[in-house]
Amino acid sequence: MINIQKITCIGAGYVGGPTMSVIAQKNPNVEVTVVDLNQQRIAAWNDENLENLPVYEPGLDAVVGEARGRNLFFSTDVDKAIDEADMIFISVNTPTKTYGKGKGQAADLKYIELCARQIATVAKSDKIVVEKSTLPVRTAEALKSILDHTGNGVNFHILSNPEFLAEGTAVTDLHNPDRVLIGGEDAEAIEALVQVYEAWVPRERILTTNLWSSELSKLVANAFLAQRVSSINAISELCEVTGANVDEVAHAIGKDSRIGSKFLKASVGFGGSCFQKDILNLVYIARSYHLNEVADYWEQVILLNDHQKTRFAERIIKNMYNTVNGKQIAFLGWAFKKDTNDTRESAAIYVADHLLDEEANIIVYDPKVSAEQIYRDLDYLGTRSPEENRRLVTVVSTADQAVNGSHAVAILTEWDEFKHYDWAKIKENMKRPAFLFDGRKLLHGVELQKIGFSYYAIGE
Ligand SMILES: NC(=O)C1=CN([C@@H]2O[C@H](COP(=O)(O)OP(=O)(O)OC[C@H]3O[C@@H](n4cnc5c(N)ncnc54)[C@H](O)[C@@H]3O)[C@@H](O)[C@H]2O)C=CC1
Ligand SMILES: O=C(O)[C@H]1O[C@H](OP(=O)(O)OP(=O)(O)OC[C@H]2O[C@@H](n3ccc(=O)[nH]c3=O)[C@H](O)[C@@H]2O)[C@H](O)[C@@H](O)[C@@H]1O
Repeated sequence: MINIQKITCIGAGYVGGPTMSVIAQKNPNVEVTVVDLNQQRIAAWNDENLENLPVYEPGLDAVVGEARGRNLFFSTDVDKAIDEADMIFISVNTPTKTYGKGKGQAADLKYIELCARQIATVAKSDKIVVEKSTLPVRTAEALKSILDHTGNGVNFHILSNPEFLAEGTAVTDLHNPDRVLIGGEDAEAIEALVQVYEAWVPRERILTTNLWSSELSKLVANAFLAQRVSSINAISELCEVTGANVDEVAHAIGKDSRIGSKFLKASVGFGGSCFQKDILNLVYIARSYHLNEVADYWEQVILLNDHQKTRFAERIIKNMYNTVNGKQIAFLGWAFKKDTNDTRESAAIYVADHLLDEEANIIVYDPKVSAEQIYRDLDYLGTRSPEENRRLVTVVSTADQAVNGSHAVAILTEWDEFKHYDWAKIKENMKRPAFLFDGRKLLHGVELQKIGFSYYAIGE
């Protein structure tokens, strides 16, 4: 039996940080070290003030507070951590390729390969290498090839252990997962990882499969989830023209236990670092095997999502008399969903970009996202100069500052606090007619109309 005493995780991001914190919390006898090349990120993980952790997740501060310094460590010394570990998780980013073959679709595996090469160079004793990052099916083959060609006599076992946590609920998802998935070929290595999870996850929820099923299941899980959002979003457009209400439709169909009620909330479009990236990757893989119908089918999930973001922006423009030039539009929310400071692929970025093309003035308030991040997101698109983005977009630290004097309010993220605002008072301080575009169908339309808002929600 392989007894795991030291775990290293390469990559201290949204997955590596929370996942390893919980593993350390639940396995006090295992020493867990999370390493990253990004010194600033590691410094933030080590910050005495737990409010400054680089990832905002409800409950994470308590977990880190319990384990850090006891058996949880954050460091930039990657070589030392590799050398000492029995088990190494690779949890680095795997973004969509922005160059060369597969540009715009395939996963960029350069960070994964760098990790494999570093492990191969540094390791002097046998290691279990765990793919935690989301990877194309059959990546373990490439990893194995790199690791096995070191010639230093070290044995490597590769496991696939994809992560299913969602941001904003990472700690509860990790504490109470629907399932943990472990793919591998070597029974002893699989059992070693099962034992780490068995410290808190019931055995029947730990699924073991072959490597390829595990790698592929992760892409498929995200594709199915995103497909549900695109399906209900497609119906939201139909609701808007027929007088049906998308929440009522979602409720009615969700009562069918074969369909289920979760993940049927219509929105301005899904965001986040993974749905789009993973579906694009799935599409790329299908096409590379010449499965064009399969590829087209899944690609439609992305096309519909792009359409949803575009049509939300266009609905704003159309209802504001076909021009937003010089008008002040308050954005409530910038994060891709509530309870996270993550803005990757957030619908807000694309809606803003569309409105800025029409010379709108946007004032953004998000409870957790910094002004620097918002400007970085817009600058990254490269649509206009950084100076122009700063001229047209203002970021403020209270909702009042955003809405006062605005022509319109647009809700982009479903933060709970927006539900509890005094909307009658907000309307008093806005220009007339006061427009409210609810991209999350978060508020009570009838009440807002009574207050006097011109209220438009996704799907009604
Ligand atoms: N964000 C999420 O909610 C989820 C993400 N995933 C997957 O997990 C993986 C990681 O995602 P995130 O944590 O969101 O990414 P992230 O970008 O937040 O973190 C990745 C970290 O890896 C570090 N890194 C890259 N190369 C390195 C190297 N050679 N040595 C040391 N550090 C290195 C980067 O500096 C960065 O801090 C991706 O494959 C993603 O698809 C899976 C489930 C959920
Ligand atoms: O691989 C990943 O990165 C993760 O991707 C998603 O998690 P995440 O992106 O953090 O958040 P979700 O709750 O899935 O939301 C994704 C997007 O869909 C939107 N959404 C979600 C649900 C819904 O009913 N409607 C809807 O518009 C959200 O607002 C958000 O923009 C999956 O839920 C996780 O299981 C997975 O591990």
